[in-house]
Amino acid sequence: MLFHVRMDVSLPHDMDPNDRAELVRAEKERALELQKLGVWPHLWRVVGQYSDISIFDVPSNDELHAFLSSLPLWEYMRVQVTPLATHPSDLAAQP
Ligand SMILES: O=C(O)CC1=CCC(=O)O1
Repeated sequence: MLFHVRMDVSLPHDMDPNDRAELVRAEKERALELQKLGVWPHLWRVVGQYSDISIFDVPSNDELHAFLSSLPLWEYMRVQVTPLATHPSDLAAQP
């Protein structure tokens, strides 16, 4: 199942810079891990915002939730999920 996921990150302004750097490092490590597993095939930055837009490819809603909530920045993100279905006019879906 494919999901469009938008993550808006909001870190506290008074967060210790070392704690912030460690969180961002750990987030990147986990993101690369999930990409290598094939469950996170696309990841883009939203221009001008501390936000990203991704495509996740996972078997179920529950597994998507487990992957998203495993992210180190989870408690600092607002996450919007849109489940995707095949469009009948998609060239790739033509017989
Ligand atoms: O920087 C972000 O948008 C949050 C994030 C998601 C994966 C990652 O490495 O950083």
